Amino acid sequence: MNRVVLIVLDSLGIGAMPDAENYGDAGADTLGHIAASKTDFSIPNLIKMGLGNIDGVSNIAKEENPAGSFGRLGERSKGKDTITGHWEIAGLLTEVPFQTFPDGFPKEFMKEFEAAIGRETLGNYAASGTEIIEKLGPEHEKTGRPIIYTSADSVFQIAVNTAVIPLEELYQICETARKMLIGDLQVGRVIARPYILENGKRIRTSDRKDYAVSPTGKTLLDHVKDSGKKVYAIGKISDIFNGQGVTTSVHTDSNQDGITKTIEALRLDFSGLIFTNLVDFDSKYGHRRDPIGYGRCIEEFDRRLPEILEAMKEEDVLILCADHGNDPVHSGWDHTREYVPVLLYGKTIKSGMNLGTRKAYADIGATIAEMLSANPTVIGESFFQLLKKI
Ligand SMILES: O=P(O)(O)O[C@H]1O[C@H](CO)[C@@H](O)[C@H]1O
Ligand SMILES: [Mn+2]
Ligand SMILES: [Mn+2]
Repeated sequence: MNRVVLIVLDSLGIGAMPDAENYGDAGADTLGHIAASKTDFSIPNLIKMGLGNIDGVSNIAKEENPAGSFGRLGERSKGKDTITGHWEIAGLLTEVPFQTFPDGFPKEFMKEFEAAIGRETLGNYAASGTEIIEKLGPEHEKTGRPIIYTSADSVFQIAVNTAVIPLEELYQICETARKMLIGDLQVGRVIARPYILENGKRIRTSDRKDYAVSPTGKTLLDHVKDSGKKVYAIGKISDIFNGQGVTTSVHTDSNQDGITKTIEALRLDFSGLIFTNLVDFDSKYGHRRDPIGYGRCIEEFDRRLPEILEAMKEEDVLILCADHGNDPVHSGWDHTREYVPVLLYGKTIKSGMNLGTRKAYADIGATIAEMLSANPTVIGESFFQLLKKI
């Protein structure tokens, strides 16, 4: 097989995992609760692929003859953040969860950090990104002190108004933080969160940038690259893998842009992996606890699915999945520990195959490695044989 296009619908979980209670997430069901909240929810193309036929999926119609093959995947890693989810999809297990700082970062560290960047800071607690910039924005804009916040994820986030601190300086501040947050303070990601002030409202821009740690071992991306093929990363993917194993990286500013750039990549002629992350589901709706907006965002994706299928070449295989849940009706504003869906479509693989419930997100990476004849991933069991046409 020549090429796989893997699209991560960021945070589109399909129901709580058996251990969800340990994460405070019992009863979570991102897709099921969205479908129940949005009475006119309409996703005919995803239904045609077999989304409603997946084990445990609720409130989505079943298709008699699904065009795709489908399954449900549990997460073997300990965690529910984007990095852990994506690394596992790419065949890497995270056994020790990334360190979180629910009460903020230690005072001594903050002092050293402030000295290093030559500015005092504000915040340093767990918060919703859109709320904290409204709350601390006025003081930040008056004093030039960057806003620091974290969440239930392992993140050190730095929000600034780019009219006060230029984007380039924000990125430098993030690089300083990334270098300093090591050892006991190692976070999964430092994230630049630039915003602008427009008509009295603070709006985050698409110049967000994630500074992740490098993967702890080789991933699917390395194996595909090492086999001489292309790894075409779209959206946050390159940041999530800290560029490791990526041969081309394309920035996006929205889901729509991510879909357009995926279609553009499909039209090019090359072998390898197109790996796209669509983050709006998570950042614009899941964390904002907006089930109707989330539902609309899935509908927008659904409307463009035929365009993606049309752009695929004869031998291309499309795989849709997610990296964790983010149930917009669950308490709080963070991710939820959930199963994720996998949908596969292509002329060279079987349709209508129910892969059942599988133990690891990593089965996706293992399958893709086999499809592309690359070296096998560290963990994960390939289900390619089940999909092979006789
Ligand atoms: O509330 P906002 O700023 O969107 O932040 C969310 O996005 C972060 C990274 O994806 C998560 O850790 C969560 O804090
Ligand atoms: Mn995510
Ligand atoms: Mn998130």
